[in-house]
Amino acid sequence: MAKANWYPGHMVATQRTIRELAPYLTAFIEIADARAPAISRHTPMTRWIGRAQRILLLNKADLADPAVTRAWVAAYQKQGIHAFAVTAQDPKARTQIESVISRVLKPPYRLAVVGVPNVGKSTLLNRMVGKNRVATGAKPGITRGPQWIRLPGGWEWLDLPGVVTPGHSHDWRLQVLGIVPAPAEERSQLADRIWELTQDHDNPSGWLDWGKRRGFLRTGGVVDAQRAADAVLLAFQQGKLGRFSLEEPQ
Ligand SMILES: Nc1nc2c(ncn2[C@@H]2O[C@H](COP(=O)(O)OP(=O)(O)OP(=O)(O)O)[C@@H](O)[C@H]2O)c(=O)[nH]1
Repeated sequence: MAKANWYPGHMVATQRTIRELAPYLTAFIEIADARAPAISRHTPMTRWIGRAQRILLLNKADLADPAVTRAWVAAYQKQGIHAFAVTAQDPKARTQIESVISRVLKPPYRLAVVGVPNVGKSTLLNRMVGKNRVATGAKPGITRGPQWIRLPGGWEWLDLPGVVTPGHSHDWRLQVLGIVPAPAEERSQLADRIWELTQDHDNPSGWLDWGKRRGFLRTGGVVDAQRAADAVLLAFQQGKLGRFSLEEPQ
């Protein structure tokens, strides 16, 4: 995705782009993280999209609790939002998404992918365009420069910059999901939360032993808490600790 910026000027520019694009587009394809589908949406952006058509894709469904994701999809559908759970990393996602789009919308399909950083916009675009033309990465804001991608059959995809809701940027869930950077001094606390959620309520610091067993040690055989905490965060982000949702519909 195009590089995410954090300053207000960028927000204004994105807002202007979205408003200018809206009449030309068939729909916005809004991507959220299935593990936290409300907080990972960009609230101002949902307003900028306004009355333009939108399809909300809850991506990384492979990492979320399937029952909770079903509840989210049902809750959004009930609000009249076309919401679907997807796993952009799965090769079958392309057929699934094309079928969803053609069920909801009429051609021509001029679509812009929008969403906060790291929710899988580039992965999804790559899946849809069939070639690795958009750089992806685990760090928020990895790619630069918006671009149109035109495909046979009248499909046009636009890659827009990642944006984030500044008001939520300290939310631990966004940090755990890699949507905003986790400050170094808070990573042990985040590891505690992850451990409590995924492994052991009675011993939230159990990740220190886990890290020790994995060889994250300092001189003298003491566990390197910083490296162990980083490893826990990464393991959670990659689904290695299991499938968990961080938010449930009200
Ligand atoms: N498990 C899983 N991982 C995914 C999925 N989609 C994307 N990812 C991973 O999530 C990370 C971020 O994906 P990107 O496609 O770079 O996300 P983005 O929204 O374009 O990110 P920005 O460039 O920061 O805006 C990468 O490590 C992807 O491999 C998915 O459906 N499942």
